[in-house]
Amino acid sequence: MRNLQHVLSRALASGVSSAGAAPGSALPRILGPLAAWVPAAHAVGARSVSTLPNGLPSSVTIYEVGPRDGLQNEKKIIPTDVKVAFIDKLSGAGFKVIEATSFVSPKWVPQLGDAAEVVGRMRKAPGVEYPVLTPNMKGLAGALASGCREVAVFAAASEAFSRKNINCSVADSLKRFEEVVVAARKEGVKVRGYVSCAVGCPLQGRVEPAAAADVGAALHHMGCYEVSMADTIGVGTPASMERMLAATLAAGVPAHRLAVHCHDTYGMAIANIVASLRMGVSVVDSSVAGLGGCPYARGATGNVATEDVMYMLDGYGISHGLDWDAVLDASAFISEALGRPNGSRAAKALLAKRADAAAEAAAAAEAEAAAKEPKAAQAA
Ligand SMILES: CC(C)(COP(=O)([O-])OP(=O)([O-])OC[C@H]1O[C@@H](n2cnc3c(N)ncnc32)[C@H](O)[C@@H]1OP(=O)([O-])[O-])[C@@H](O)C(=O)NCCC(=O)NCCSC(=O)C[C@@](C)(O)CC(=O)[O-]
Repeated sequence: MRNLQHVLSRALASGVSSAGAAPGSALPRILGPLAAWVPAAHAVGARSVSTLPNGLPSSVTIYEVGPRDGLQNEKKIIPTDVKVAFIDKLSGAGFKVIEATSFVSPKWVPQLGDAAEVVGRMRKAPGVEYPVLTPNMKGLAGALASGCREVAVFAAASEAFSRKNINCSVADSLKRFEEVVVAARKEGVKVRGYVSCAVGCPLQGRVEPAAAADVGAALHHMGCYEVSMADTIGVGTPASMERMLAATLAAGVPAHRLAVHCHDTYGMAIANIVASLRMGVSVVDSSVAGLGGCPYARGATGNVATEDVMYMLDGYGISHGLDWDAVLDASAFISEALGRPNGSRAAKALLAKRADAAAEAAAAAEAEAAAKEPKAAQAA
């Protein structure tokens, strides 16, 4: 597939188009639908993403889900103050999008029962969007009353997961979401769509690429500005992600309208993201400190850690616009507040380095002060 993409990229880059092809040529017909696979320059909302010589996007938007996906499964109720402080720290780190909370039933997710308070108290930094999850019209009403300007609906590619998570069939959920999307857009509010269990389900097992693609296409066509394909329990591999994304692209969702949402249960998340970037995706969901999990899958780990994604992007020279120090501060803060080790390997390594550098600087400052002391005493 990568070779095919490369050939198509070159063909498109060298100007093969419906205008430039020989009369009667089959190329435009063939290239038209396949062009969606090609990571050539494309628009993401208002911004345009160009491509590096290696076929990867030159910049990636990290969609931070820590305050919502990361915290929704915590056993202990996290104080609202901690949630607000966490979001405020993230707001200063350069994120363009921070998913803040969910307006879902507190009977189903008690951990986020303080959604209105969180949204009311958090700092809204200019240029940052703070989407919230809304499973139905009641959720949308709460979000709008709190002043939210972006919401997200979440369907599943698995029937069993849909019933367990939102208490209705996939078809019924899509009807419900369409109502939410129409009403939100009428208010000028952007709606994102999620497809959970896009490559595997904790209850049903294997999920066919076509099932994920159909739900993704339904969300796209009902007006979601972006559809995030989620490996909810982290069972995907680059091969299964590629198959799922190829099916979704073929179903009519263009690459610039797609995001990926990977959990890291089997340690494949970074590889899965790289595979997705190669297919033209340039929006990646992640959670600072690798927060999160899935209540329906024993042993499932959190979202891919934002810091691990940043480290990978830096390695490729792909810009992400985030401030490492500020992200590490937020990461250390929330790990300490939750009383658990940091779930990001990159953050662990970099925080240890930072602590060593701080200790060295403190020791050097102490030595310098001690060296000055006798002179000061002599002078006196
Ligand atoms: C969809 C429902 C509401 C259906 O739940 P239901 O029980 O079928 O709904 P209902 O309409 O019968 O309402 C039951 C009660 O909840 C109330 N209620 C109803 N809706 C709301 C609301 N919006 N806000 C506040 N309250 C609400 C409603 O008023 C009623 O209260 P009562 O009359 O009993 O006092 C429920 O199943 C639910 O809230 N589910 C949310 C589950 C959830 O948040 N899961 C995690 C997010 S999805 C996810 O993590 C995947 C994702 C996105 O991260 C990607 C990935 O990794 O895969």
